[in-house]
Amino acid sequence: MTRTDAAAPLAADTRLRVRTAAVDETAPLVPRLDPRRPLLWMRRGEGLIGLGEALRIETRGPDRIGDAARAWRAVASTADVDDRVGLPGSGLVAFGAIAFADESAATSVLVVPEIVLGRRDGRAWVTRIERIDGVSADAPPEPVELPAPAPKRDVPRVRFTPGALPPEAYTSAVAEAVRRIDDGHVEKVVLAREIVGTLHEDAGLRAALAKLADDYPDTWVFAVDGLIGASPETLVRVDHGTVSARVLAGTASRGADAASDRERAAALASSHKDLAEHALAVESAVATLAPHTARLDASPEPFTLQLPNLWHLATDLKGTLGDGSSSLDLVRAVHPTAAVAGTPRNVALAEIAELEGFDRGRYAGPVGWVDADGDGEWAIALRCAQVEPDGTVRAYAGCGIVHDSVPDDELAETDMKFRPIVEAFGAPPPSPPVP
Ligand SMILES: C=C(O[C@@H]1C=C(C(=O)O)C=C[C@H]1O)C(=O)O
Repeated sequence: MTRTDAAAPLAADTRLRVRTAAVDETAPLVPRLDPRRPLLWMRRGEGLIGLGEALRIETRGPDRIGDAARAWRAVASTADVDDRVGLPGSGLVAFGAIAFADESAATSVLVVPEIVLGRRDGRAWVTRIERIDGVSADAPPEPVELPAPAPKRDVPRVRFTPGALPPEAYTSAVAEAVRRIDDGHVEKVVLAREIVGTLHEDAGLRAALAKLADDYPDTWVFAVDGLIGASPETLVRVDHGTVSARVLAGTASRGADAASDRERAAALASSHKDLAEHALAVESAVATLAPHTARLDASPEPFTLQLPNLWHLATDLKGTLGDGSSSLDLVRAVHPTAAVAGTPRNVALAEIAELEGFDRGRYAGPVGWVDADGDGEWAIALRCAQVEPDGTVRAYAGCGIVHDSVPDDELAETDMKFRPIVEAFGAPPPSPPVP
């Protein structure tokens, strides 16, 4: 395993040999994850798992994404790649998780596994990645042996208690944000809070990820360097010159029966508060992507996206790349969107630092993967937790605060957003909402 960061560039002889071949594999991906250091990117049963670690790039500071993009370009440009599959995610890939804030103490990482097992459009492949620094590239690659799927087991039990910004402090921070919005300082600020627990069991992460994937199949279920979650929000995807994204902002609870559920979705779709909050998030994504795209279209009206725990207002963006940017270059351009920071961006970031007062780590940062050509899929790390090596689990959830925000409603919304993670760690589902 190699660690590198922008201050210490990769050794000149760091070279990767990458071999991808199709395999006949139909078993689910999650049971093959490394329970201690899972690497996962999955939606609707398809995606990538990574085993082992061939190379790690670590960056930090204001240009952590640019530094990672440059280091990745250098690694990719010297790699010896033989990819017999040619699907998104085959060939050389790195899994990435990036800190939210410039001043965060959390490292941003790109991790290149030794083995990738991938599945897409019903096809499966295995990629073997080896370091051949100073070694003859003619030496035969080592054969790949996939670990046997682990039997299903119960999710680990983690008891969460309030962490940074406990409920009363959170509602006060929301009230203060509304005052500052009314003063005209800022239009929208996204404020989050933290809950903390301890994971005692070693194999628990695989079971927690299996539950996230079972319960939230339409989200991006991810695990990168201890950051695990199930995000519904696609920050940006690049695939052979096409660009897409899904912007979310505006949230409502699910109803207890079909009629009240429909009513809540309809109320969300016509709520001035949520539509205003949503429009700011779409504007920020469009404005930051547009300079890099030849064309960029947004779905004309926001639509309501149904998730098991809530409704969101959603807008899909689709376009074509105009300047040869990699997915990491686009991540650098769009992060942080108004969906997780606010408007104007820099004022909102200063308000977050002051009113939240804790380090978000990689929560609300980009998480995803990038390939040798720069193509990749990145989500915003939401509905997630960072699991530290000592078993500490920190989960985060936040809400966009605008002029009409009501502190207790926003607190209730964070509880809905914590649900995927607290249930993946063994909490019983909440009682159904009152119709
Ligand atoms: C900030 C979070 O979610 C974001 C905020 C939303 C909102 O305020 O309505 C909706 C989706 C996300 O863009 C979170 O889940 O922690």
